[in-house]
Amino acid sequence: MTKIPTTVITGFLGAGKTTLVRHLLAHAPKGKRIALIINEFGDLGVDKDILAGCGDETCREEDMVELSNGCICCTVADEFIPTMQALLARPEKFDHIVIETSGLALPQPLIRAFNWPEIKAQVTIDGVVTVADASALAEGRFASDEAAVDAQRRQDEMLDHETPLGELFEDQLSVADLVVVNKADLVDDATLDKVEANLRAEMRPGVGLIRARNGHVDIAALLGMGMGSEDDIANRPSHHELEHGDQTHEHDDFDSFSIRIPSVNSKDDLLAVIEQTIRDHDVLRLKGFAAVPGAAARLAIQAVGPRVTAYFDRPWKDGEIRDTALVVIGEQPLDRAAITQSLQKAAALAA
Ligand SMILES: Nc1nc2c(ncn2[C@@H]2O[C@H](COP(=O)(O)OP(=O)(O)OP(=O)(O)O)[C@@H](O)[C@H]2O)c(=O)[nH]1
Repeated sequence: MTKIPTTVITGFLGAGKTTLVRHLLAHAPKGKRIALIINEFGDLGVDKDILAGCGDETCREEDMVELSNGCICCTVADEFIPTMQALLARPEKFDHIVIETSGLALPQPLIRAFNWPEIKAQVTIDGVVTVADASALAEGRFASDEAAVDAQRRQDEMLDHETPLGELFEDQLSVADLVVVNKADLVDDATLDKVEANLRAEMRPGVGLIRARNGHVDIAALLGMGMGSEDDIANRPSHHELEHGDQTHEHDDFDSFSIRIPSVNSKDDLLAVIEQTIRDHDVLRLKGFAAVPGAAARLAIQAVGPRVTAYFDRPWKDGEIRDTALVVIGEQPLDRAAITQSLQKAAALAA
């Protein structure tokens, strides 16, 4: 029996995984049927909503499965394996499976799961693609706080071994069969060279590295790698597993929650409030959708660190509840009450 190739896409919060998946689905050969497993935070389903809205024939909405507990590595037995079994049991056959992990997921347990007898005979990992955010790395966002105030040291220690962020990112890099250095448009060439040199120090020898803007990577490089990565897991060590053992994947270092704002004052107010909240509370990632007064379309909001962007992604549907819902992700301790209070400042004064 030919095994179904599976591409695992990992990479830190906001690096551009969903953007890359979007590109992959849009450019996959016509007639190929792709199943997509999306692992994200909370029940808002932001990534699935963005991808489902694209209407690509290669991946229909019914072929997308969402695992919303934020950490696919913690729920291999309870969620991932049953999800795979259900996909494999469907009467329609898939040509390829794509898994987008959440930005905080450790990829190693997921890769190891491909050796579980429940699925091993039917699927294999085609390749692990790790998306890196060139601008976040250049800004030293994986370095320690101490390094953050020291520009020179920040350049040299983009991947600090001692921070939870640094460790997690190194785990994501060490499993890669291909590293995509995304957001190349946000940094100059000299900085990009520096970022790449730092990344290569953490990658396994021989692994390819591609620069990209908005996840635009040649589809031939993404699909058909034929790596069988699950057979090579011993060569892809995990800091987290080595230090904390196989059994604990609680990700105590990070927290996430969702908030709803019934009605916002204006788009500008909302974005200003979000930006200020992120700065005041060191929020790592914030995303969601907003209803702004006078707009017939939904406002998609994306914030990666202090960089906040927003665009109207589609008209509101008839009967759809028009409100503002955001997912907030950050390092522990995340002061949920204070962050909620701060974001609620965007609520309409009359509300
Ligand atoms: N300037 C620039 N922005 C980008 C690029 N790629 C992605 N983005 C933006 O970065 C933000 C995050 O992109 P996503 O694709 O959602 O990132 P992600 O890795 O899926 O995020 P999580 O799933 O939340 O971890 C969005 O606003 C994207 O439009 C790029 O190459 N250049």
